[in-house]
Amino acid sequence: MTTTVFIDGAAGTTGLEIVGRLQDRPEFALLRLDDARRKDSAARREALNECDVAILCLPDDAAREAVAMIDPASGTRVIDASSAHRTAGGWTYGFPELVGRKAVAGAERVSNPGCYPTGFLALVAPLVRAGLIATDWPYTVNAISGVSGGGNALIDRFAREADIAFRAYGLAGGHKHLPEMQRHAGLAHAPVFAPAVVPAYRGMLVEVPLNLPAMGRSASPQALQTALAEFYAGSPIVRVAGYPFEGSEILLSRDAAPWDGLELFVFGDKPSHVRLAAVLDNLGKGASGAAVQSLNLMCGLAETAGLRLPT
Ligand SMILES: NC(=O)C1=CN([C@@H]2O[C@H](COP(=O)(O)OP(=O)(O)OC[C@H]3O[C@@H](n4cnc5c(N)ncnc54)[C@H](OP(=O)(O)O)[C@@H]3O)[C@@H](O)[C@H]2O)C=CC1
Ligand SMILES: CC(=O)N[C@@H](CCC(=O)OP(=O)(O)O)C(=O)O
Repeated sequence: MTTTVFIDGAAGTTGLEIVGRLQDRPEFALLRLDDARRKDSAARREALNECDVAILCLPDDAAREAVAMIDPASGTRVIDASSAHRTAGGWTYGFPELVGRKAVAGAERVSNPGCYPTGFLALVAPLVRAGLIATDWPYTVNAISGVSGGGNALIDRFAREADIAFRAYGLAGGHKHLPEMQRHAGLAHAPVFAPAVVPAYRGMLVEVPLNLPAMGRSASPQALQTALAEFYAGSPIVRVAGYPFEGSEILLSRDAAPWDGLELFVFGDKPSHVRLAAVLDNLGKGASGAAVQSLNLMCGLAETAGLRLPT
């Protein structure tokens, strides 16, 4: 059976990468709107109600508007790549490794996780669930993204301002990813978040430094690595590096190829000095790859079908 998919926002950074992962797959037929009609409300409404699955790759307000255009009787299932519904009732958080593959497979409305929260939650949620780290601790998150993380607007800015080596942002606080990080890790406080952009097209490093005795915990860095490795055992997408880490310290490269995996690391030599780190492609497991993973599960297909993973 062929599933008809409409990508609303298919001309944008995330949308184009989803098109690239689906266009040669016979299980899917892509409903397309040409350039003249891609922002036309009537044309979008028709496509949103005609398709089997709508994938929204839009700014938050446009994503909310798209959901409102869908007649519940149409049977259209939705994957929303925006941050509009990530803590909303009635939506399944599209992180199959954390919420369960069955929950995503059976969902009508799936909210695709944010790029930074994907790294943060992959590290923190399993350790919180295991009781190895605290729920009531004020976590900090230091993170670096490639420019595509900010969509076309940021890609254009870096193209214009050739001298940017490191752009810190979110300096006033209140980043849109905080509620999602807090909610899905089950934390008492939103983390303190320090994001930055570097002049690479894609790629993301998310770090969570920990002082375990200060939070009343005593696990060794090795024990954290073992807990993460057990949690993700059998995942074809999430890999946990060995401890102690003996690989290269070059965690991101400037011209990385698209990649839908997620690699987790535990660094540090004692419980008072642990650095958890996640490396991913903001457009892969951080956006388009995750959307395709959820789409596969919703259609009863292998979760890695069409994903960019090393063979
Ligand atoms: N880039 C990333 O790494 C990630 C992005 N996301 C999320 O994905 C969503 C899309 O982001 P991204 O692809 O980066 O952004 P882009 O700006 O690159 O793309 C957004 C697309 O949506 C189109 N669009 C805007 N408003 C409307 C509308 N009313 N109707 C139809 N199309 C519209 C834009 O068209 P036009 O340019 O003509 O305005 C553009 O083609 C955002 O919500 C973002 O938060 C999630 C995770 C990671
Ligand atoms: C580099 C950069 O600007 N990144 C964006 C996050 C990516 C995004 O907009 O999408 P998601 O919220 O869906 O992950 C930001 O910090 O707002």
